[in-house]
Amino acid sequence: MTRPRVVLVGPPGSGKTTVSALLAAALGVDVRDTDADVEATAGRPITEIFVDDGEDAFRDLERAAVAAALAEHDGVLALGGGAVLDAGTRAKLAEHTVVYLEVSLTSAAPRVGLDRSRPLLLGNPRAQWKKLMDARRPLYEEVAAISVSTDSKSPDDVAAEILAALGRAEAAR
Ligand SMILES: Nc1ncnc2c1ncn2[C@@H]1O[C@H](COP(=O)(O)OP(=O)(O)OP(=O)(O)O)[C@@H](O)[C@H]1O
Ligand SMILES: O=C(O)C1=C[C@@H](O)[C@@H](O)[C@H](O)C1
Ligand SMILES: [Mg+2]
Repeated sequence: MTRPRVVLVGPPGSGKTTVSALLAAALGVDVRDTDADVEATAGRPITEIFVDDGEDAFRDLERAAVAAALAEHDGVLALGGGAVLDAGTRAKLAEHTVVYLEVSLTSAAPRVGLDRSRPLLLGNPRAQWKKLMDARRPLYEEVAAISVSTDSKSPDDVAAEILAALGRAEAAR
C-alpha cells in the first residue's frame, strides 16, 4: 500500500516546507507539499485563491489535495498549516506517521515576518499567529505521534531529530 513515509504538520513558520525537503533528501525519497499541489490545481498562488474565492474555497481545494497526497505519495509530505482544521483530514491522519513541528511565537515571528504570501497572517502577524495557535495546538497534538520543538534549532537539526525519532518508532514496531 502506498503511504507517505512521514507527514509534517505545524503552523506557518514551523518549517514544514524547509524540513520536508531535507528529510526527503536524507531518506532518498520524493517530497510533496499540499500548498504547491493546491496552487498547481488552481493555477494561481494561494494568496489569490484567498482573495478571489475566500478561505472556504481554499480549504475545499486543500482537503482534496491532502486526500490525494495521502493516497498517492510514498515520500515525505508537508501539509498546509491549516489542513488539520478539517475533521475528515484528521481522521485520515490517524492512519499515518505524523510529526508536529512545534514553534513558539518568538521564534515564528522572525521566520514568517510580514511575508504577504501568508494570507491568514495579514494585518497583525503576531496577534493572528497567536489566535491561530490557540485554536490549532490541540489539533496538531491530536494527529501527531511525534512532536519536535524547532525553537533555536536549525532546519538540519530538526531534520536529524525527526530521523532519529522515526528510527526509534520503527525499531519499536
Ligand atoms: N528551524 C528553523 N530555524 C530558522 N529558520 C527556519 C527554520 N525552519 C524554517 N525556517 C525559515 O522560516 C521560514 C518559513 O519556513 P517554511 O516555509 O518551511 O515554513 P512552513 O511551515 O512551510 O510555513 P507555511 O505553513 O506557511 O507553509 C523560511 O524562511 C525558512 O527558511
Ligand atoms: O496556516 C494556514 O492556515 C495556512 C498555511 C499555509 O501553509 C497555506 O496553506 C495557507 O496560507 C494557509
Ligand atoms: Mg510551507
